[in-house]
Amino acid sequence: MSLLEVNHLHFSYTPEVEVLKGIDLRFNGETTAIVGQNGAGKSTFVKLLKGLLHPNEGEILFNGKNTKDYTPAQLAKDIGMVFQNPNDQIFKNTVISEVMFGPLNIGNSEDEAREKSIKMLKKVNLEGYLETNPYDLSLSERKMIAIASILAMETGIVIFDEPTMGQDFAGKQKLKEIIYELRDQGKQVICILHDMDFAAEIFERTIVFNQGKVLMDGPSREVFAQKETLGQAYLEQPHIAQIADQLGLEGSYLTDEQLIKVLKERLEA
Ligand SMILES: Nc1ncnc2c1ncn2[C@@H]1O[C@H](COP(=O)(O)OP(=O)(O)OP(=O)(O)O)[C@@H](O)[C@H]1O
Repeated sequence: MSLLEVNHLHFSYTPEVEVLKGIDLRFNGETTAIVGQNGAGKSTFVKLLKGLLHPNEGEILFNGKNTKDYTPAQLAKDIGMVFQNPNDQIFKNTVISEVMFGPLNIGNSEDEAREKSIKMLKKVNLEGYLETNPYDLSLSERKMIAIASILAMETGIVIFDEPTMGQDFAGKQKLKEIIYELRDQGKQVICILHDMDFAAEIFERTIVFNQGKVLMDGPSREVFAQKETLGQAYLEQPHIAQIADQLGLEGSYLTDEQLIKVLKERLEA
C-alpha cells in the first residue's frame, strides 16, 4: 500500500476546460519534485492532494483510505502544504502567533505549540522576530515564516509549492537543509519547482506535468537526461547537464560535484 495513491484523477474548475486529465501516481517516501510549464496543473494537483479541492473523477487514497472520507482537520494533521504565495497563507499580526496557529489548530497545547514554533523559527533564522508583524518583513522572509508554520505541525507529508521563488543563495541552501532533514526523518516531501537545477540536485524522483498529464516520472537522474522529452514540456535540462552536453560528455550529470569529478579525472589522465 502506498502512502499516497492517485488513481485516474480528473479535475476542472469550469466545465469547458479540463485541468487534470487522468493522473495516476503513487508516493512511497522518495523526495519528489514536480515540474512543468506554467498552467500545467501542478498547483491544482497538490491542492487536490491536500484536500483543498475535490476530484471530479478518480480518487486519492491516503494510507489506503479515500481522502474524501477524512475531514479537513484530520488531513491537516498528516498533510502540510506551504503555499506558493505566503500572502495567501499568513493572516496573523505577529510572527509567533502565525507559526503557532497550525500546531494549536491540530490540538497541540499552547506550550507545545510555542516550543515547536520557536524551534522552527530558529531553523529559518527568524527567531529574533517573534513579535514582529510578518508584513513588516520581506517576501522571502514571509516565505520562511510560511515554511516554519507548516514544519511546526510536524506532518508526515510536506508539500511545497515553489519554495525557491524569490530566495537567494542562502535561502536555497536553507531549503535544501530543510528538505534533507525531512527526508532523514522519513517524511514524504513533494515540491513544485521551476528551478531545474534545484530539482535535479536535491530530489530523488521527478515528475513532469504537461497539459494536465504526467509526461515523465522517474529517478531525477533519468528524467533530466531526456533533453528532447523535456523540450516537449518546454523545460530545459539543469545547467550542469547542459554544460556536460556541450562538452560532449556522455551520461547524466546533475550536480557540480559530478561534473567536476569527471573533468578532473580527464585532466589527470
Ligand atoms: N481558481 C481557478 N479557477 C479557474 N481556473 C483556474 C484556477 N486556478 C487555476 N486555474 C487554471 O488551471 C490551470 C492550471 O493551473 P495551475 O495553477 O494548477 O498550474 P501550475 O502548473 O501550477 O502553473 P504555475 O506554474 O503557473 O503555478 C491554468 O490554466 C489556470 O489558469
